[in-house]
Amino acid sequence: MKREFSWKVASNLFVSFKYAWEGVQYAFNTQRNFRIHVIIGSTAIALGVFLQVSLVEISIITLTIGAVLAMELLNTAIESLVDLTVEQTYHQLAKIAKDCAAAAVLISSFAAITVAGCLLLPPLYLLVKSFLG
Ligand SMILES: Nc1ncnc2c1ncn2[C@@H]1O[C@H](COP(=O)(O)OP(=O)(O)OP(=O)(O)O)[C@@H](O)[C@H]1O
Repeated sequence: MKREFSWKVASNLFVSFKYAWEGVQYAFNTQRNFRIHVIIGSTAIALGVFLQVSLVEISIITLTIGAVLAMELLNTAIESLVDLTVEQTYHQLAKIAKDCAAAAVLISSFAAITVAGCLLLPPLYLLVKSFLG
């Protein structure tokens, strides 16, 4: 269906993917928190592989990290929309939108840290214990 109000509509799936990747690149280049989450998330998955946790556990960790990164991207999208709408003027609703978007990132981060801690700390503890004799 043609969307009349869009300046441009992606012509096919490949073009849609290209624009989505541009979104990831924008977030990575401009959002420090997004970069931090990419680094922590990659480290957690690498640690899971190193500790040989099960594939189901790796999947759960990956899912929670994916949720955090997706929340970061939505947070960036909402920030941009708010700035587009109110520019540099103060508005109580702009504050609510930005604060709630940031809170979504925070809550998903806490959940991801809890999941990674529950799944990675016990095998890490056993590994360290076996090293120390
Ligand atoms: N136009 C506005 N009106 C009211 N409050 C605003 C407005 N713009 C920003 N704020 C307040 O300032 C805070 C920081 O705004 P900013 O645009 O840096 O978002 P942020 O969530 O901190 O960004 P980031 O996720 O990149 O750290 C917001 O959470 C909000 O409380």
